[in-house]
Amino acid sequence: MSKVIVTDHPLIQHKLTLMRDKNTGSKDFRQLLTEITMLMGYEITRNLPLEDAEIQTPVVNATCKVLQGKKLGIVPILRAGLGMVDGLVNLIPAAKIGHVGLYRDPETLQPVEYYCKLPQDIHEREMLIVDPMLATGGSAVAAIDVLKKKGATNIKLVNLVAAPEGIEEVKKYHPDVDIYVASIDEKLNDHGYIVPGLGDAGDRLFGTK
Ligand SMILES: O=P(O)(O)OC[C@H]1O[C@H](OP(=O)(O)OP(=O)(O)O)[C@H](O)[C@@H]1O
Ligand SMILES: O=c1cc[nH]c(=O)[nH]1
Ligand SMILES: [Mg+2]
Repeated sequence: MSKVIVTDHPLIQHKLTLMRDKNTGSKDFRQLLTEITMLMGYEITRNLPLEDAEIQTPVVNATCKVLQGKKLGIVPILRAGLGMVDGLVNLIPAAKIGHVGLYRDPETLQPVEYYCKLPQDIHEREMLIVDPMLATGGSAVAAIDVLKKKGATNIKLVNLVAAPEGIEEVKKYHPDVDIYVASIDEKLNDHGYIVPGLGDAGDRLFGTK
């Protein structure tokens, strides 16, 4: 069954509150999302495998730890997921970046796919799907479906804010996928928006309506 890891460090909670505030403009919203994603990255990468390396410090020869060089991939769900790429790439500069384009039909709330470009060696990589909002879960389930069809077997989902309904949907269809989230909010409203949430993440990131 999917594990749900809530990364609720005080710095993350403080920055998320600033993002939720409707008076926060696009420039600060983008910056805060990058900062929070970096902080979440600390937890997401906690179990990366290490190996020994022989080095010389200025004092002695020493056996120290380095990353084994596990292959990672980052896949933002367009558009809003783009806001979570820089924070992770700052930590994992060698990661490959794929893109899955999905928008949620405002009437049916069903995800509509319009773009897909993924690393060819996706089956060898740990793939991190990023999207600030997990609402009904339809977009996340569809994105995971796409990656699995292309051969991915090791997938984590990274969201900023999730509704309980979205978490249940991912667990139901993809119980092998762990979910990292900064906050589990109260519920969805009648229009499928997360409450209290932060509004439309894509519009706030990019300054569109
Ligand atoms: O869990 P769901 O109910 O599927 O909703 C979540 C999706 O909705 C938002 O994208 P949106 O459709 O607004 O597209 P955008 O990123 O282009 O704004 C958000 O970024 C998620 O991808
Ligand atoms: O609250 C929500 C739900 C879906 N998409 C968003 O951007 N915000
Ligand atoms: Mg949007």
